[in-house]
Amino acid sequence: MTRTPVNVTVTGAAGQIGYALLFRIASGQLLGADVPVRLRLLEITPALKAAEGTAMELDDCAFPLLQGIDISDDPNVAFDGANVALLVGARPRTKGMERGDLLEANGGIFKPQGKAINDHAADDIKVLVVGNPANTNALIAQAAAPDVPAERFTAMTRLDHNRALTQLAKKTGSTVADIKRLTIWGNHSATQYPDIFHATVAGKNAAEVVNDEKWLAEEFIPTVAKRGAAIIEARGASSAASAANAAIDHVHTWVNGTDDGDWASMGIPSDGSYGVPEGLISSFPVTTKDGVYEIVQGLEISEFSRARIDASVQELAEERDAVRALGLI
Ligand SMILES: NC(=O)c1ccc[n+]([C@@H]2O[C@H](COP(=O)([O-])OP(=O)(O)OC[C@H]3O[C@@H](n4cnc5c(N)ncnc54)[C@H](O)[C@@H]3O)[C@@H](O)[C@H]2O)c1
Ligand SMILES: O=C(O)C[C@H](O)C(=O)O
Repeated sequence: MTRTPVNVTVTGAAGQIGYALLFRIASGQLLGADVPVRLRLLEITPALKAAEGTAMELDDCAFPLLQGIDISDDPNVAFDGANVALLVGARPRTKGMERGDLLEANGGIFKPQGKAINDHAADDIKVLVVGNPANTNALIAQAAAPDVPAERFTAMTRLDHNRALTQLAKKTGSTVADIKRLTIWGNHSATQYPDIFHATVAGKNAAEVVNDEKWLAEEFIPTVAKRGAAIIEARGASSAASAANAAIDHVHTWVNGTDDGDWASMGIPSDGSYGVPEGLISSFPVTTKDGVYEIVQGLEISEFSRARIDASVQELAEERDAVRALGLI
């Protein structure tokens, strides 16, 4: 039986994450080994030629699942009929740029893209925002798309989740496959809170296995939260392959479901759970099934965790207030 291809729009397609992402989507790793895809690449006009070069290489891979590639500098074209949208392209922070300037510059990208998604995407559109500041960019895009259910706009904290898995595995002498139910709460920023109190290592409570609050507070949390900056320092460029890998994981989990007894972290519009103000796009523990995610409910939040979740949520509220003051939402 031939399936209708799924339209996957990728913005910033000529950038470094784009280069690490597109070949994996085309090979079936995003949606499944039996799901044909059509790629829609969005780039700014000066980068169209580079995007064409990447498309030539995609052609040269002869991926059996790749049913076509369209390239455009017009969001209305690139999001037309999109079923999945990966918003990667963003305005990076440059020297001397204040946070407000960064939010404003990104508003100029994510507001029109949200509107184009609203007007042209398929009814089942699922959006992942990777471009930083990812949570607030997702909020801007979502606010510009009133006809799309708000929960379809998500922000990427899966890279933080994956980073935390590896740090915990190293500390406990286990493998990442032994670890379940880890959570990233809050913003994809240095205020994020990687929480191991509900996690398990080979079936045992992770915090009890670690039994070292000093390591947790002074090593684990800062290492995970500042890993993006450490990669930039080491590579001279921000994470690309690991970011692309996390984007694949995020969408694959959303579409294909979480494993029994496990959950994932996703930046999603809050429904007020765990005291996170409704509407903020904040990271939560989620289970997914049949393309729908649900926040894991009923977790006990200790004082240690509460203070850290609140601090990150406070930062998200400040970002929301800043973009509101700029008229972006
Ligand atoms: N959420 C995360 O975990 C995470 C991790 C790593 C990187 N990031 C962020 O992802 C973003 C992309 O990173 P990168 O390394 O690929 O950057 P990059 O600079 O290599 O590529 C960005 C691309 O986006 C394009 N672009 C800019 N404005 C655009 C627009 N309006 N429409 C379409 N394309 C546009 C640029 O031309 C460029 O090709 C950055 O904001 C980075 O900070 C997020
Ligand atoms: O691009 C960055 O600022 C860092 C990135 O978000 C990361 O977590 O690697």
